[in-house]
Amino acid sequence: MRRYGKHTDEDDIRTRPNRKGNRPRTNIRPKHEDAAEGMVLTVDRGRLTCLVEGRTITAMKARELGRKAAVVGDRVSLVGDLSGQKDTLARIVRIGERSSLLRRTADDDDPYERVVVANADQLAIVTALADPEPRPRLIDRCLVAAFDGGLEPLLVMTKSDLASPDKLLELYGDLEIPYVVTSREELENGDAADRVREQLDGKTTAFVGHSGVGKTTLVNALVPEDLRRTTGHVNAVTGRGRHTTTSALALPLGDGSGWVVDTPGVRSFGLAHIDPSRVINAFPDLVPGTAGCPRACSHDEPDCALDAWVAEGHARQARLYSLRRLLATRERREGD
Ligand SMILES: Nc1nc2c(ncn2[C@@H]2O[C@H](COP(=O)(O)OP(=O)(O)OP(=O)(O)O)[C@@H](O)[C@H]2O)c(=O)[nH]1
Ligand SMILES: [Zn+2]
Repeated sequence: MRRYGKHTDEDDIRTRPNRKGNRPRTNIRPKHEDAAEGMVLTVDRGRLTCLVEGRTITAMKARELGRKAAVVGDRVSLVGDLSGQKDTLARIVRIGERSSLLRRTADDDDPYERVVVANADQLAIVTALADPEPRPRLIDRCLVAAFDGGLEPLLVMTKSDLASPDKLLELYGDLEIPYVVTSREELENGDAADRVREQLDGKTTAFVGHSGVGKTTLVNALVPEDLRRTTGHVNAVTGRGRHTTTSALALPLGDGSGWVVDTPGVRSFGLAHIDPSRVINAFPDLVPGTAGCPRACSHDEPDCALDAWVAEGHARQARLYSLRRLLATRERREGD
């Protein structure tokens, strides 16, 4: 699996200069060597629900972690009361290295970055074929966030009973992204869940989408009944009731076959934090062609070497067009 390089370890590598030249202590014991390992399932106003040895427990971040936030999907080390009993609180003392990180900003001018999910293998971008209308630029933005964060994208197109997927499939064909199309009928007879589940096996998949596309309906069809995100009742995992869709929530697929992470519906997917040089990595067929590019080439400028490389037949024109379309979504436009 790809390691997520740039932003994960900032907090770990900061070391204090040893100004006085003291000799290093010899018998340094790892701190909290008796800590238990867990996974963050959801976060609610500073309280983190974690899965530890099959129990769900409530925890807070230890002060020693400083500003580094633990997010849904994080692998963490916990100490303190790990019983999971009512009114007990454990402490998270360590956040493990992340294999991926899905991030967004509310919009492009908003410097405040929201980490959505850590350690997901896959990003399922859910879009309705109608009601609400598909928004290709929002899909493109989610794709860029997936490529930037080290997640494999999956397109899920819902409500095919209302409109055909042909136009969207044409738009995304050249990106060669796996996709699933589902309808109301297939939701009801179980085919939708089966087909989507095939794409989720053994993976952690974060689901994102505009409000109303049918994301929660689908996630509920995927996970065991007693663990579903509920709107009216108290959730068995988190103990939370209604009005709780402000945070992502990790749910097991059953039989240890993977995890789904439901995220709140988004209106926009800001990309202020994206490093454009990472988007090209999602196009391995084009990467060799960038050898002749000027330094810090945006790959969307006159001197870019990719035009000539593609003209020579090393890769398909449509792929270069797709790359540039994605790079262009980083610029904000009306309606994003
Ligand atoms: N016709 C049709 N309607 C669907 C389908 N899937 C979901 N719906 C309906 O679409 C509406 C929205 O579904 P939700 O699952 O609540 O959508 P969501 O994406 O979770 O929306 P938020 O909770 O706002 O994020 C509901 O009325 C569903 O019954 C489908 O395949 N076909
Ligand atoms: Zn270039």
